[in-house]
Amino acid sequence: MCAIVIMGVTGCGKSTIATAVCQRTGAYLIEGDEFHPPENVRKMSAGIPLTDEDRQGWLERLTQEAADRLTASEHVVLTCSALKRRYRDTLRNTVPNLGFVFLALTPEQATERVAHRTDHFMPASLVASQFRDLEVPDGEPLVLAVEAIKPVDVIAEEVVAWWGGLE
Ligand SMILES: Nc1ncnc2c1ncn2[C@@H]1O[C@H](COP(=O)(O)OP(=O)(O)O)[C@@H](O)[C@H]1O
Ligand SMILES: O=C(O)[C@H](O)[C@@H](O)[C@H](O)[C@H](O)COP(=O)(O)O
Repeated sequence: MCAIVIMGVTGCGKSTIATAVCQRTGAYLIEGDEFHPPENVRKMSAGIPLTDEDRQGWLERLTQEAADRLTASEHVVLTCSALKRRYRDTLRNTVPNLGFVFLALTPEQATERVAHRTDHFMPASLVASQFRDLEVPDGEPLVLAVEAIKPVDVIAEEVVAWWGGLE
């Protein structure tokens, strides 16, 4: 399995864990936030949740980027909230055997993290809508669920071991 997605609500640690996994594995990092069109970033910055329609083009661009990178036979780690089953299926349909690491935490924990982050457009007021949209990936194939409040190194090692075991 050459690609995994680090998924979950805003503030769960996607970028942090993906970076740590890439440092350990040499995998190529695709940062999902960088593929939002400016309108999406404007909406989120203004505290307006994205709709399915807002996310469609973003997911398509991300999926294409992952597929393109894999053509060069690189190992890829993708950060993407991938909150709903259908979003994950959009990714799976183009990237076969795609693994998902779900970083689980409570709304309170996510709010605390987002409120303290200074270098990001996402306001803490959007945490509630992220949890409303979240469909937990229970029972889906190739999913590792991890407690997002564990130390970064511990989570990263767990992910690397799980990923390595699948190949
Ligand atoms: N396992 C962790 N333990 C403690 N703090 C963390 C952990 N993972 C992430 N953080 C911190 O939480 C905040 C949100 O993490 P980030 O990686 O930006 O999340 P996301 O990409 O999912 O929005 C950052 O300030 C980050 O340093
Ligand atoms: O689908 C969405 O509503 C967005 O992708 C959202 O889930 C994502 O969380 C933001 O882009 C903020 O970025 P962070 O998750 O990195 O805070």
